[in-house]
Amino acid sequence: MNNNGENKTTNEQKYPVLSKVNYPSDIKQMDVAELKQLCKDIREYLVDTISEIGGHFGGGLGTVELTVAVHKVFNTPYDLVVWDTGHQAYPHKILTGRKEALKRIRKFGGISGFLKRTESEYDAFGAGHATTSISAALGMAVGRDLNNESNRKVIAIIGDGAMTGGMAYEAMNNSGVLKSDLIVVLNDNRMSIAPNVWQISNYFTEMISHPDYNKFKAQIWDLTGKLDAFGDRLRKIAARLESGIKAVVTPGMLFEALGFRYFGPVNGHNLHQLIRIFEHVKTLKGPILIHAITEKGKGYKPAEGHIQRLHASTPFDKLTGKAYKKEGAPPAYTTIFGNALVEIVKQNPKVVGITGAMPDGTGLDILQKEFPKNYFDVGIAEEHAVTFAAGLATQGIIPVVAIYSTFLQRAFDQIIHDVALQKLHVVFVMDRAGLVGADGPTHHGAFDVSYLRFIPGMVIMAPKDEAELRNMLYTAVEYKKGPIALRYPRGSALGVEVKPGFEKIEIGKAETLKSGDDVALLAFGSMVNYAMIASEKLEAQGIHAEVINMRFAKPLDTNLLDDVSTRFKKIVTLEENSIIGGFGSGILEYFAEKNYKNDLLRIGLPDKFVDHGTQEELHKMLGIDPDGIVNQVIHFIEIKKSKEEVSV
Ligand SMILES: Cc1ncc(C[n+]2csc(CCOP(=O)(O)OP(=O)(O)O)c2C)c(N)n1
Ligand SMILES: CC(=O)[C@@H](O)[C@H](O)COP(=O)(O)O
Ligand SMILES: [Mg+2]
Repeated sequence: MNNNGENKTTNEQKYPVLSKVNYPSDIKQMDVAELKQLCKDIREYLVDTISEIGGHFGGGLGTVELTVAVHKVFNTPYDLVVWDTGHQAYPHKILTGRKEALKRIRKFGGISGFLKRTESEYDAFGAGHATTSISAALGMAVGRDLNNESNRKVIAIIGDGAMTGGMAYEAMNNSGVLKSDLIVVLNDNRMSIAPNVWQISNYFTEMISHPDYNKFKAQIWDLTGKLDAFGDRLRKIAARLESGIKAVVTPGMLFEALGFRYFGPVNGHNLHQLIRIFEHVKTLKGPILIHAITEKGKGYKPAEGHIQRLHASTPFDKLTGKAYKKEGAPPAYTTIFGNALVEIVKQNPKVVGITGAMPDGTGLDILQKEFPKNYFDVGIAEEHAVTFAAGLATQGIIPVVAIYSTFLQRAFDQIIHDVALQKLHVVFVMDRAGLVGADGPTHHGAFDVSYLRFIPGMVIMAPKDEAELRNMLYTAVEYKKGPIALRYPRGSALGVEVKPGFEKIEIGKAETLKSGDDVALLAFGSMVNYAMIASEKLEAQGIHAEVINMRFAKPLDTNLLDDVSTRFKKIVTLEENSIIGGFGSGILEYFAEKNYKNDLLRIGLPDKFVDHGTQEELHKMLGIDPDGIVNQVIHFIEIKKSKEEVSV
């Protein structure tokens, strides 16, 4: 692209300043006017690129000035910048050698949608899950101190949504105690993916709109500015005055109490002010918090008017901001779940839904609209969500905790200690179970069967299609004996007929979908459909595979397994979870306990982190799409056959 004269000219016209910028070193000498044009160019480039390929979007539009100011003032990558979550760091990628690569962000073989240490030396810390930045940055700051590199700055940039997670407060508390030099930038756009549920936001609003505060602030800033000209002594007096007043009334009192020096609120789109404040805090000691007020989706009208500020999107029309629709696709599992829950709540008002800041992602937005009192968004606080649910369960409420498989990892101990140990009836609904596609390894739901399976009393189900999903949800809500979980993948369901009403499924009961006598395919959840397709293909090659929809990873249908073990020498397990500790491992353990001597092949996710790409590309790459399954099964049968022949 850059070698092409015509495109180069177009780029220079379209993005006059950005076309000259590839690395932070290119902006060091620029004045504010030029940097402002750079910000305009970055926004334009983001809209042009992401409207074509899709990706995270609104957050990045809001961090453009912050990113430019940080790279202008700080000496990156020597100074360490830690972005929380990472979806808002596209401008950072553009300024750190990945401008062209942005055109393949989140694509198979392209750059990651999040920060990744192996991708760039400018990515000081990898993430994808929220609320990691202050802890990681504090660790870096303390590491720097231990290494005696006192001139290295550490900056964490965290969104207000991420500030609803408890770890932010654990980290701030610890920062206050350790007193290492650390700069935290709070990027406050009052938005998570949905409007943020951060109580502290209300406190800010109250404080900031207090007339006394505004009077004080105007006077202090005015005074501090004037005193700049008079050197150190007067500036120190002003600083003392400032902290005196802060002790009386400022929005930052909360942070000050945790040991941070608070600056703000500042306009996070005012480059001049940001650069000035970063230059200033660079010289200060101890934990600093800069409170920047920004707008998610800033500068792109359709995003500014959008309910979620276009947090993320599939490719969209640049003029309207409307995503291009895939015509004729069956509804997503998420929607099936959301609607089914509403039907269940209609029948039983004791059922409630809980989300950790993902109302739309989980489908609970449907419940929110229909039954707002039965709906709880607790913020990005999965640990709290689970223990909150445990508390509700003690009172006879039936909580349905809808959390993506990957984010439920956050609440591991809460599931064991607060729910399972007390046999509390909490329903865990894990959307995005299996490979999620473009978000990659931070977001793949690769481990939930493994991390839930060994918990005593836990029931784990996975539906083969949307009709079964509805019945499993109903079964889970009616179960009452303790924790029960169901998982299903990201994306469209299969488009099967969905009958009105619900049917209970017997706990631990599998169903045989197709008979065969050469090999048994024991499939779990999303892999049932693939197993059926693979079995047809095997049939065409003269191999008769029996296909069983196992439905439960725990408890296993042991009667069926006993029968299968007698009828088949070769048995294949299929799941979209790590084969380590997953559903197949459960069967392996059962066969070992029973001393069954069948040959078992476990097909599933490998014991490694899987990169990003479409779900189809990743399935193919791993050999777990129907063709891959056919190959694996044939290979398995052949190997076993030839071994048998040798031993005969
Ligand atoms: C532990 C965890 N839970 C949920 C999410 C899903 N998620 C991604 S971004 C986001 C909102 C983040 O809001 P904020 O930090 O304010 O950033 P903004 O998008 O507003 O810039 C959420 C809930 C996540 N990444 N990590
Ligand atoms: C950054 C983040 O964690 C979310 O924005 C996530 O990318 C959403 O993924 P879904 O599109 O699967 O809801
Ligand atoms: Mg936000």
